[in-house]
Amino acid sequence: MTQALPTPLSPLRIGTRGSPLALAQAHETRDRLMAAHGLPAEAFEIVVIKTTGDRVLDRPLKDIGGKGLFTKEIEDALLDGSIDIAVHSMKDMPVAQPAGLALDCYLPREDVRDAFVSPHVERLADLPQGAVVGSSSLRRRAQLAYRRPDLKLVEFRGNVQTRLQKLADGVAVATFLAMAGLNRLGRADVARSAIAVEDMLPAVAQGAIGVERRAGDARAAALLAAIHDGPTGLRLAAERAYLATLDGSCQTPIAGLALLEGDEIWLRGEILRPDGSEAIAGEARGPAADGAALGDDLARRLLAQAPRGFFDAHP
Ligand SMILES: NCc1[nH]cc(CCC(=O)O)c1CC(=O)O
Repeated sequence: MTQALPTPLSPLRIGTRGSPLALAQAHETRDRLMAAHGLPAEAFEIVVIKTTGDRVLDRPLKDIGGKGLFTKEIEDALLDGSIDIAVHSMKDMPVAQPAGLALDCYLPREDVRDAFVSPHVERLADLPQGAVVGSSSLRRRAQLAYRRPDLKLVEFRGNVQTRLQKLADGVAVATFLAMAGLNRLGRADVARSAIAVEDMLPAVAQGAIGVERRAGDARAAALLAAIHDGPTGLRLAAERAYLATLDGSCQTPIAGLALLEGDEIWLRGEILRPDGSEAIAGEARGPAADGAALGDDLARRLLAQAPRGFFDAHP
């Protein structure tokens, strides 16, 4: 590497949200950079940044609206130079980055599945008729309403501890979280079972961490190139192109998952009416190098089947 490595006097500043999951992801990124470059922990500084999504805790995220609820303030800090790299849950990342920023480093992807969390019920399929389940995720709510119209859905937000308390208080008999987050928090025990992707197709990019930087920062680019996971990058290229063509925002229930099979990519997608009254699913296969075209093509095929106003029917 031709650029000077970070040192305790000139550390690489890692920007992150302050939630326990975000901090775990920032530490994983730092640890991978330390190992890849033989650097001490003191060559890095973790800088916690509060985002709109962290500030507003009393309303469902979909009511706050807008893209980048968890990312804007962090990207602003990259652009103004107060941090050097930013660690993001790719599930929360808008499909396009602001001018001047680059996003081309992905850590190896975690478990992509959703976790079924319940004190008494073992699996999603075991939920009794009419059971009350908690979720504030538009995608999970629409998928549940579509497959299990008998269930009663209540809003559920908050960290793992808050949600477990709500379940203990009997507010709902089950809730849903990403397996990836639980695993990264060392709380795999919270998942009663993992839901097969055939039963609940995950959100685009679920389980993936991306590391963003200034486009012109050669030191950060060289440091990050060493920890980039190629297969995750290929899968996300397909999934994010699919999302971009669907114009996905927090307002639309969209699921999508790409798997690599040798040199081939297998992309599955599902879009739903917000009230779960209708779902349109499809898949695509092709060379992994053409993932972006594959994602765009699948999105167009799904959209072509969607009647006008498909995304408008709010429950
Ligand atoms: N929208 C919040 C969010 N963003 C990323 C994760 C989990 C970790 C991941 O998918 O990488 C979560 C929480 C959840 O869905 O349980």
